[in-house]
Amino acid sequence: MDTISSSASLSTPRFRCFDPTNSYHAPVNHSHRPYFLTFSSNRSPTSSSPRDTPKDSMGNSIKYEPKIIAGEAGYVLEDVPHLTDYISDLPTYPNPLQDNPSYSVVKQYFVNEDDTVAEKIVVHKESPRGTHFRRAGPRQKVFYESDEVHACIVTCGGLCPGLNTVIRELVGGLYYMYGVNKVLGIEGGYKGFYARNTISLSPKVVNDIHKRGGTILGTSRGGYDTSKIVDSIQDRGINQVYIIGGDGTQNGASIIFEEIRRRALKVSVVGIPKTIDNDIPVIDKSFGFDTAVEEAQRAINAAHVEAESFENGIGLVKLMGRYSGFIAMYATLASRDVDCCLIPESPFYLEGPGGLFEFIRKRLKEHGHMVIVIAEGAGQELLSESIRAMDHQDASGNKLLQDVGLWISQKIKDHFAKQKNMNITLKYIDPTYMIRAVPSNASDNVCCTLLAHSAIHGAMAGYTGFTVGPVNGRHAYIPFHRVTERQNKVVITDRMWARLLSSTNQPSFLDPRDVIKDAVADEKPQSQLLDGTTDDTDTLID
Ligand SMILES: Nc1ncnc2c1ncn2[C@@H]1O[C@H](COP(=O)(O)OP(=O)(O)OP(=O)(O)O)[C@@H](O)[C@H]1O
Ligand SMILES: O=P(O)(O)OC[C@H]1O[C@](O)(CO)[C@@H](O)[C@@H]1O
Ligand SMILES: [Mg+2]
Repeated sequence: MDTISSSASLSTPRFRCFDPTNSYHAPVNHSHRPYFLTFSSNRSPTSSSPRDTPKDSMGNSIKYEPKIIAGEAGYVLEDVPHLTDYISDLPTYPNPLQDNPSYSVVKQYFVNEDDTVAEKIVVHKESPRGTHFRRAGPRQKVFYESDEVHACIVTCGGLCPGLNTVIRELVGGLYYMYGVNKVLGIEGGYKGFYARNTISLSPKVVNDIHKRGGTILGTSRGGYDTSKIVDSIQDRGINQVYIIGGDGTQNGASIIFEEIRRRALKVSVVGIPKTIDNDIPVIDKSFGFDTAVEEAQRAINAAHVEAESFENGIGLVKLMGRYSGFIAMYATLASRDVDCCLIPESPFYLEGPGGLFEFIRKRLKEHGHMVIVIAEGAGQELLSESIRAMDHQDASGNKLLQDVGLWISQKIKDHFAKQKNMNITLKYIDPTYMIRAVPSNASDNVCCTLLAHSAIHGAMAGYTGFTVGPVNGRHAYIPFHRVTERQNKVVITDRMWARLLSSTNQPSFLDPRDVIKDAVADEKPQSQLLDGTTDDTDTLID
C-alpha cells in the first residue's frame, strides 16, 4: 500500500490497495499515514457560511489534497479519510453482522478489501480508466463496539421527500445491524447543535415517520458555527455524526470533519446527500428526486386540463431547480403533455424570430393549447434585465431568485394582449412547496434505506469525512470535496436534452455553433460534446 499525491504520475501500476477494516492481521501501525489537508493564510474567525473557499474554525482556508492510491492496470482510487489516518493503535472488533440471523443467508457478508466503484463507466480504447471510489458496505472488522457508539443525526437545508425515511433507516440500521441504541436527533439543522434541544431516537420513536413529509428533526439555513458545533459534539460524547443535506450542508460537514481531525477525536463524520434538484455531482442521484418528478406530474396534468379546456389555453407550471433543471427536464420527458421546457442551463429569449413568443403562437395555432414547464432558475438573466436586479441572499448565502413563473406569465399575457388576432387564457400553477413537502415514493424509500445502511457501514468501519451515494449504480464512499467542488447541471449538449427537444419539438433557442464555441472556450473537448459522454454529464442514466 502506498499513497501518492494527485500531482504524482498515476500511470505506473505499482501498488495494491489496502483497506484497514478488512485486514486479517494484527493491528497495523498507521502512524505513517499522511494528513491530506494544508492550511493557508490566517483570517479572522467567521461564523457565517461563505460559499467561497471552505475555512476551518480559525478562519484559515482549507485546501484539500486528495488521498490517491494507485494500483495495477491503471487503477486509481480516490480514497476517503479513516480514523487511523490521525489516531494510531485503534482496536478493532469483529463485525456483529456476522452473527445477525437476517444476514446469515448472505453469501458474502463483507465487501472485498479492494472493491472499488468506477467513476467513469464509459471508456475508450486508449483513454485512462479514470478514478475509483471505495465501495460502500460492511467490513469484516469494525472500529466501534456497539455500546460505545453514540450517534447523532441532523437534517439541514431545504425540505426533500425522504428525509424522515433516512432518519428512520439510520436509527433502525444502527440498532438492528450493529446493536447501537444511543442515537440523538439534533433539532433545527446545524444551529441545533448549540441552540436547540435534542431528541432521543429509538426504532419505536421513528417507526411511522417515513409516512410523513418534512423532517421530524426540523431543519434550517444559516447558523453554521464550526467551533460551537464541534464543541457540542465533543461535550455530548457523540462519536458518529450523520449529516443529511445538500451541497451547502456537505460543505459544512467537510469543515466539521477537518476540525474533528484537528482535535484528533475518534468521531466519524458522514454526509448523506439530499438533493431534490439533483445538483450534487458524482452521484447518480439521491432520494427525493423521483418523488419530485412523480409529484410534478399532477401539476402538469392539471395545467394540461386547464389549457385544453380554453381556446388558446396555456398552462404554465413552475418547478424547483435553482441552478439545475433536472426536475423540469425529467418531469417533461415523463409527462408527454409538455410543449416547452425552460431550464437554467439553456438560455432563451422572448421576442423576435426563433423566440418564445413566436413558438407559442405557432403551437397554439397547431394544437389550440399548450403546456410550458419552467424551472425556477430559468431565465434569471432576462428577469434582472427587466426588473431592477436585487442581490438578496438567504441565511445560508444562497442567492434569492425572482419568481420567474409570475414574471413570464405576465410577459406572455402582455405580449398577446397587444396582438389583435389571438386571445389567450393563461393559468399559472406553482406546486413547488407542495412537491417538496410530500413523503417519499416507493423507489425513493428504498434509495433512503440503501443510503442509510451504506453510511452506517462506513462509519462503523472507521471511515470518516465522506459522503455516501450511488456511482454508476453501486454505492461508494466519496470524499467531501468531490461533491462540493462543483454543481451538477443538465448538459445541453448531451443526448438527454436532445431527447427532450425532440419530444416537445420546441426550439433550442440556441445556435449550435455558439454552444460548441462556448464549450470549447470552457476547455471541453468537442468530441465529448457530440457523443454524449462528457465527464460532467452526471445524467441519471443516459
Ligand atoms: N460553504 C459553507 N460552509 C459551511 N457551512 C455551510 C456552507 N454553505 C452552507 N452551509 C450551511 O449548511 C446548511 C445548509 O446549507 P443550505 O441552506 O445552502 O442548504 P443545502 O444543504 O445546500 O440544501 P438545499 O439543497 O436545500 O439548498 C446551513 O446551515 C448553512 O449555514
Ligand atoms: O424556500 P427555500 O427553503 O429557500 O427552498 C427553495 C430552494 O430549495 C431547493 O428546492 C433546494 O432544496 C431549491 O430548488 C429551491 O430554490
Ligand atoms: Mg444548496
